Amino acid sequence: MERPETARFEIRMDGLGYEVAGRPVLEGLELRVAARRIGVVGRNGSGKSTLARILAGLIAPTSGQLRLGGIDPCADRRAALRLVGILFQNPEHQIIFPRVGEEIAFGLRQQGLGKAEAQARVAAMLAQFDKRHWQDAPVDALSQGQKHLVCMMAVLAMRPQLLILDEPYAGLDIPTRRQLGRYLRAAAPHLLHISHEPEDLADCERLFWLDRGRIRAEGPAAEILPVFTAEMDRLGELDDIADLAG
Ligand SMILES: Nc1ncnc2c1ncn2[C@@H]1O[C@H](COP(=O)(O)OP(=O)(O)OP(=O)(O)O)[C@@H](O)[C@H]1O
Repeated sequence: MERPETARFEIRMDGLGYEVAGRPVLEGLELRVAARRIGVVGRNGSGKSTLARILAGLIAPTSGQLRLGGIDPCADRRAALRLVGILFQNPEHQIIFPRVGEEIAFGLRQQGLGKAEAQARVAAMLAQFDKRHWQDAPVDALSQGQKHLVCMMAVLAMRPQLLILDEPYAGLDIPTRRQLGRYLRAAAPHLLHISHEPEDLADCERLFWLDRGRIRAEGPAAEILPVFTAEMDRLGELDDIADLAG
């Protein structure tokens, strides 16, 4: 029998919402998507990172339901660790261990791999990126771009079905951004990329525009991005910064 996650992998949200202290951050999200490349675009504070955390099973929605390949990632943490990987904007929010090898091994051990198997997978991942010498290197001594690479290796080693990119290119120079971007695009069967940069999302098959916690529009990137960009240009001309007040 086919395991649920190897069947057609659908992200499904039914009335999904998230509230903090009575204030809605996400509201009534209805979504069905099985595309290989999915984009989420939205302004600062529109709820993108909150959505990423819910998808990765790190926080639970306060209303409605989420299913990834039929699984609730918050209720079934073991399945979530097997299915979903996430890369954050800031590697400092991701890295826990002082040395590169330990950091990459951690997720694998969480997935239930034995010590030897995890070590072999770490060695293979370091070798793939020509970084065998990083095994015992202190993470603190690495540059920001190198820390991003450590996070990427850690998440790729876990072989997720769905890889969530929560603006992981912020603060990277153009070549690093493009090089990591190329790897990441081919890294998992399904990629959900969150960004406020239209350029990052141009080749998404399905794009969701998140606006103040709601889906404002959805469709092919070629259709949604020009409308989003025009709206961002329009807002940029205004002097009102009340949206940043929180
Ligand atoms: N735990 C929390 N406590 C208080 N407010 C929160 C919490 N989580 C999210 N919020 C608020 O919800 C809103 C959406 O935040 P979120 O980080 O999801 O937005 P975002 O679209 O990722 O923003 P950015 O592009 O700036 O990273 C913000 O106003 C934020 O302050």
